[in-house]
Amino acid sequence: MASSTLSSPAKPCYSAAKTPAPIGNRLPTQNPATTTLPSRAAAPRFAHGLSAAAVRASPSARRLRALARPVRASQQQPQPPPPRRRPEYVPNRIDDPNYVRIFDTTLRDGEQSPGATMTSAEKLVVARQLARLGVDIIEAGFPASSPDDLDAVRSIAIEVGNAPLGEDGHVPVICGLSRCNRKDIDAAWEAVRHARRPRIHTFIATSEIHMQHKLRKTPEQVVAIASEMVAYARSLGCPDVEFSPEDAGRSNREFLYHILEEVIKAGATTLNIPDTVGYTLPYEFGNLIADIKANTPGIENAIISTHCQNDLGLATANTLAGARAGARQLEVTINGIGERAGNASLEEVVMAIKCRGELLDGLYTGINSQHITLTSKMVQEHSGLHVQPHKAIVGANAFAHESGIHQDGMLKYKGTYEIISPDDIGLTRANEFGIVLGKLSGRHAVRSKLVELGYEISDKEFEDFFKRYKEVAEKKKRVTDEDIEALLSDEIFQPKVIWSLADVQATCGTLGLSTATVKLIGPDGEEKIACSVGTGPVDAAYKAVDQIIQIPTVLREYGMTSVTEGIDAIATTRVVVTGDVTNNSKHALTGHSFNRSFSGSGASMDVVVSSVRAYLSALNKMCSFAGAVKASSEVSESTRVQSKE
Ligand SMILES: CC(=O)SCCNC(=O)CCNC(=O)[C@H](O)C(C)(C)COP(=O)(O)OP(=O)(O)OC[C@H]1O[C@@H](n2cnc3c(N)ncnc32)[C@H](O)[C@@H]1OP(=O)(O)O
Ligand SMILES: CC(C)C(=O)C(=O)O
Ligand SMILES: [Mg+2]
Repeated sequence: MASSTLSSPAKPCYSAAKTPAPIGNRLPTQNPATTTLPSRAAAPRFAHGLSAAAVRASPSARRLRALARPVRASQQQPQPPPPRRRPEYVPNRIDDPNYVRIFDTTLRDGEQSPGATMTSAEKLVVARQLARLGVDIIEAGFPASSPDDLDAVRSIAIEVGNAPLGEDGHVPVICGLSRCNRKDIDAAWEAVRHARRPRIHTFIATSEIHMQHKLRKTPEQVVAIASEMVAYARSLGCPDVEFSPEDAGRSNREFLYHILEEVIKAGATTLNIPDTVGYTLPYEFGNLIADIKANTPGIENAIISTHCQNDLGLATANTLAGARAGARQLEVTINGIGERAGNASLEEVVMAIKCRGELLDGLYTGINSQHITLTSKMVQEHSGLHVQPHKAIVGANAFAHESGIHQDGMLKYKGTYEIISPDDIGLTRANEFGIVLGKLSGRHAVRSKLVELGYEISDKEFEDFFKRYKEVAEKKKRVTDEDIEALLSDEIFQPKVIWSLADVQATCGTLGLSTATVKLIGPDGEEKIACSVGTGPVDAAYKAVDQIIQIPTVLREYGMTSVTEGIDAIATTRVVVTGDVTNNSKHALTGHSFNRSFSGSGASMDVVVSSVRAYLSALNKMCSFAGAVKASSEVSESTRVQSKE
């Protein structure tokens, strides 16, 4: 087959830099909050009482949003370096010494994770996706383990093993696992032989502990079985046979050199070195691969492979150490699923090579990393094994930034806290900077969120808002856009404060009337407290407010919505009140006098607090209006008196 173009070349990641110069694939960027927006002095102010929607739709808000766009463009990722080609597939040889094959065993070792069994249809879907991802070899199952698995591997061999699904036209090798016995090898061959590039993978344990206690065989017997079975697999017509000395990590070195030499003679094309129980440390595993490379006769006629389990959490590190020491096939699984603590994860290994390839002797893979996110999600879905939020590369938090200092850094230059561009793994973030607002966010991030939502407020307003923001964020896990809008309306778009809420305490339940105590701060700065009973805690609180303010009021409308989901959602309340004749207005057309109504809104995670805020907001509007009416009638009265004189 002709060599094909890879879409995921080496060196795509953000490298460390002292200054934000164009390094790696990070471009220097600007801070939208400080560089492209109009100066704060020139920034438009919102008229009190305008609804948030009205403000957002205003020309100034639209202009701010438009201004934000070029900033985003300037933070876009630079073009990747020119693509490299995947070397033509020859089982026991790779023509480019820097190319490392990715052997995916999600459908075999991954499926050995407790509870991860997939149906044949699911395995086929995942296999297609692995082909799109660009893996070199798909280990599709263990055909002797059940007729179903044989069928699944056969379907994958027939379909995925013959169709160039990857963007570079590459068709993956389809592999089946077998013990070192004829029955297993026959089943594996029956399943994979339909593929354009079939491979049989056979294994037998070589550690003292396994040979003695599990196989109950002598080392000599194990060597004889291994070489006989490799030769048998080749004799079936399979040109590509992989051999694994199971538990190599705990096997005697000399014995390993010996058995590997024998299986090479018998026709093995790939020698996989499993750290079956995840026991080795990275330097040990690297030395193991280097020693095998240096001491196994005939090793130049085979590819050395790694297969690292994750019992000590070292699978990825061990795999990379193996690659550095000369392994040119790496066995991995999507999301690192696999027996017990799992296997080395494909996304970690591939992205480490992509990011740090130059420190790994210029290694590169044929993986199109832009399919990583989708593949990870698909495997989570079908295996039922969901990755933890902080899982490297594919965890929900892997590209999210919650603390203020990090968010500030991200806004100024993404390379400060990200070594990989999310685009590079096909991740589209709701927020371009990966900013998740929470209690650890600082002013830069919160202000930038306001700009993103179309709001530019004065420094004083922002400080008031930020205080409220922190109070809410203390109690909520995540502060959403809707929360921000609700807080903005509550904090910024309020009428002139005449009465403000200091405290409210309510009790309610089935045992009796609800009671509420309210403490307000009046126009003179004095605190006033009142208690009341009511049909519910809100009614009781409103009556307590009425006792303090003492202006005749009728509550016309009351509505509450929860703007976010969950028990810690913010509740927004909207009320409409009317007062007495002092609030009468004249209709502009008819001249008739009508009783004016005043609306108010409030937001809080506590429904009673939210309700009292809304009520006070409406009452403050009414008081301001009444004050204005009174002032204007006093002016006309004095004018009348003066003109009389
Ligand atoms: C490290 C790994 O990931 S190895 C792969 C693990 N995967 C699986 O086990 C796949 C699912 N397994 C199965 O479906 C079943 O175990 C089967 C079909 C493979 C075998 O089932 P059974 O024939 O009932 O045997 P069982 O699993 O109980 O025991 C394994 C036998 O294979 C032998 N055996 C184990 N490994 C090997 C090997 N690599 N080569 C030859 N024989 C082996 C054991 O010594 C034992 O033999 P014994 O019966 O003479 O004592
Ligand atoms: C079958 C072998 C390669 C294996 O999965 C292991 O040793 O972990
Ligand atoms: Mg394994």
